[in-house]
Order: sequence, then C-alpha cells, then structure tokens
Amino acid sequence: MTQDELKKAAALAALDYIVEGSIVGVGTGSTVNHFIDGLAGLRSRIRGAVSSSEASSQRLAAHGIEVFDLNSIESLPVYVDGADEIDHGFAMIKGGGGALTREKIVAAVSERFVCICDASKRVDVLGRFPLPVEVIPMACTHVSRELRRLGGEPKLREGFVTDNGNRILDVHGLSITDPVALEARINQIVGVVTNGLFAERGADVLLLAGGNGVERLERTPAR
Ligand SMILES: O=C(CO)[C@H](O)[C@H](O)COP(=O)(O)O
Repeated sequence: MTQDELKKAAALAALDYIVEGSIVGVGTGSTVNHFIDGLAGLRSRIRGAVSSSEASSQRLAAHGIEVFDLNSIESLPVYVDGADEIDHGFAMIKGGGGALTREKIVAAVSERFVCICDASKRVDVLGRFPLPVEVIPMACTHVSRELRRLGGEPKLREGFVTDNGNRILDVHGLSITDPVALEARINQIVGVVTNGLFAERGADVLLLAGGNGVERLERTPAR
C-alpha cells in the first residue's frame, strides 16, 4: 500500500468514532482530507462540523457539511486530526500544514481526540520532524533567538502565512525528552502564539494504518 492509501485507511476507520447527531471536530491535512471525504457519506447522521483551518472548512462546505463557529457550540464529543509524529504516550508534533493553533483550540474543546496516521508517524522520541511554532510576525527574530537558547535551530517557513496572519518557525534539532515541559516552556516565549507540541492535551485514540491493517490504540489513563 502507498502512504496515501494508508492515510485513507486510518481516516476511514475514524468514521466509526463519530457520535450520531453531533458536531464533529475536524483537523487539517492530507489524512484529514480523506476523513472529510468519508464524512460526506454520513452527512445526514451529523449536525455539522467545526474546523481547524480555512482549507478544511472549504472542503467540508463543498461536501454540503455545515461548518459551525466554535464559539457557538456547547460540546464537541470527538475531534479527528492527523499528526506529523506521535510517541508511545500519544504526545504529538503537529503543524506541518501550519494549522497548529486552531487545531490546538479545537482539540482543547473536544472530549476525545482521535488521531489518524500512517505507521511512519509513530516514533519513540519526538523531534526528528521539525517543531512548528506560530509566531506574531514582529517577534520572529526575538523568538528565534530564544529558541536557539533552548538548543533548537529555527527556520522561517518562507512564503507561508497562517490563517491567523502569523508566521511559522520550524525548529530543527530539538531533543524532546519531556514534551509536556517543552510545550509549556516554548509557549512562555513572548511573541509565540503556540507551538506544535500536543503533549499536555495529547491524543486519546490512535488509528495507525500499516501493512497489516489499522491498529486501534487507546491511550492508557496514567500518561
Ligand atoms: O498538523 C497538521 C496540519 O497542521 C497535520 O495533521 C499534520 O501535518 C499531518 O499532515 P498529513 O495528514 O498531511 O500527513
């Protein structure tokens, strides 16, 4: 199977986690695009969706799925999103598509985070994938300096502006032994909107597609 076929298998498995009659939280990326296309077939069984990016909102709307403002909803039973890396404690690096801040907001509201990935995303230690950090434009130089102090090598994502009008620094070379602590530490830097470590609020379910099918893994409570 190709990587894209594996992404599609994981994405379609997530349809089993949709709560009938609910609003569904929808992430961003090529794996999520397969999920959105699959969700179109269940349109009559959900109220609609909240989305973590303009791109996902457009794709949902093109399928006739109503996209709600997150501020207007009372509960979000399930959020489905991909990841760039996920470790064995279900902490993730996200933001390869640059949607990390809205993803983190929707994830924070949701009761259950269902992560959909092909098996190449599973790692023992996070950090081979450069960590995206969303930064207020005027703070790029200051934040880069601070990130270097933490041992990383930040690179501005050239030509990319987030849906929130900000910039992304991709931080290479970080050794992420304590994802919860590093997530909090980077978020303390003035000018950082948020970073792509999803450790304080990691995934609850991991649907991991590999050669032998889709593994359905649940996070153990004591993470
Ligand atoms: O965090 C994300 C976007 O900001 C994506 O979930 C992540 O980059 C994975 O993308 P893909 O499904 O295309 O491999």
